[in-house]
Amino acid sequence: MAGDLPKARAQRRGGWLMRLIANPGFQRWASGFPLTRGIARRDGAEIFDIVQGFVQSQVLAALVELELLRRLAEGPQAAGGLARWAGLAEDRMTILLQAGTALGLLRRRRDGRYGLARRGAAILGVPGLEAMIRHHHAFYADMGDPVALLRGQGKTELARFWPYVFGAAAKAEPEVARRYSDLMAQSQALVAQDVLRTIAFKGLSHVVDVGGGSGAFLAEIAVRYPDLRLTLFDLPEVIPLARAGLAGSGLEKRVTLCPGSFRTDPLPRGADAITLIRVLYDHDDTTVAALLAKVYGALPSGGRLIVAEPMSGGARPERAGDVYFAFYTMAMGTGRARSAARIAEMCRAAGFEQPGPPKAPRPYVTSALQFEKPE
Ligand SMILES: CC(C)=CCC/C(C)=C/CC/C(C)=C/C=C/C(C)=C/C=C/C=C(C)/C=C/C=C(C)/C=C/C=C(C)/C=C/CC(C)(C)O
Ligand SMILES: C[S@@+](CC[C@H](N)C(=O)[O-])C[C@H]1O[C@@H](n2cnc3c(N)ncnc32)[C@H](O)[C@@H]1O
Repeated sequence: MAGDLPKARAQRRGGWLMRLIANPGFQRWASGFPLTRGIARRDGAEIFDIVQGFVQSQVLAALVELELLRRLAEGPQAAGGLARWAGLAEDRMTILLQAGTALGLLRRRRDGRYGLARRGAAILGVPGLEAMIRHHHAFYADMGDPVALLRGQGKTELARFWPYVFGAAAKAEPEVARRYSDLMAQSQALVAQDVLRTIAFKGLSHVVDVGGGSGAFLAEIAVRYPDLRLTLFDLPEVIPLARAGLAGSGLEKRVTLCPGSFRTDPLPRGADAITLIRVLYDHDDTTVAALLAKVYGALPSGGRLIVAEPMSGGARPERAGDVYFAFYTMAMGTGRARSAARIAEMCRAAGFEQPGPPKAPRPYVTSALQFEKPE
């Protein structure tokens, strides 16, 4: 109780300060006073960046959609030539190129031609990133009315998107299904890199990847750990994608493909580690609790569970997990971005112990957690 007094005083002081900062007269004064001017300008610029965030990402979408980054990778070009190539008026193309330059993706040369800047070039090298940016049209439509999204009003585009890709489109439009399952596979390569950088699979003999998709994660593990036995478990309709993904990699015999649903079927036994890569955040708490209990049952004592996906910062919200992935999973309507603490709590409830802290070299790609079934 005594500790509550300073807290209440701090809260009152905080409230008073925030009211002062929200006062236009104070803002005018602070923007001119030498000791506060810098903070006021920085805050203004950062607020403006949040205000215009959607325009920035749509500029990037146009650069990708028009394949301008790829075109400029061949060398610097003049706005006129690019405009003719893309079928735009030259003045509009110049606006786009200037915007790309202002965002640090392009570089304007002294002779007035435009080329790639380092970050523009880096985008081309990130597996699946252009496809990811293209597929944002569905997410963008859902973010068009964020309050309706928060209220859960109406069917969202993203709720239709993935089930359509792996369901109806797989039969009616195999090209659409292939393009987006490629997207998942390509983006999985980044996730696999970060998991392998942070978690050692040394000493393990058999890993089962539950919800392993097209097998890109197991393919990465296979290269680093040539003696490891590997099993991929996923829905029956996804297994052909995994078979196609592994075809020609020389891993067809090494990876056992196991069709089934973790909702209704038993998980493969005999592994000393089970991985759940970008699986939990697709599902609600009830499904996750049941899945974790199944994983626990399938592992021997001392067996390991590895969970990797983008996570909320929990008590310390962070941009990737608490903005992008929180709204993405909300728009999908089936899951949620959880914090490492929440996932750990759910794993402990299933019986696991958590030997190590979460690892996240790039939280916008993934965070990784490791748990152990007690001896
Ligand atoms: C040699 C000299 C002189 C200089 C060199 C200078 C130098 C060191 C330059 C370094 C340049 C460099 C190598 C840069 C590298 C940049 C990289 C690797 C950037 C990576 C960026 C990755 C991003 C932005 C990833 C974004 C991922 C997203 C948006 C993923 C979304 C995933 C979704 C929506 C998943 C959905 C799945 C579902 C359906 C929810 O289950
Ligand atoms: C977001 S994807 C992740 C795929 C892969 N692990 C990755 O990181 O790219 C989720 C995966 O879980 C699989 N999945 C969803 N529900 C499942 C279920 N009931 N049983 C087995 N797998 C399931 C999906 O088919 C999909 O491959």
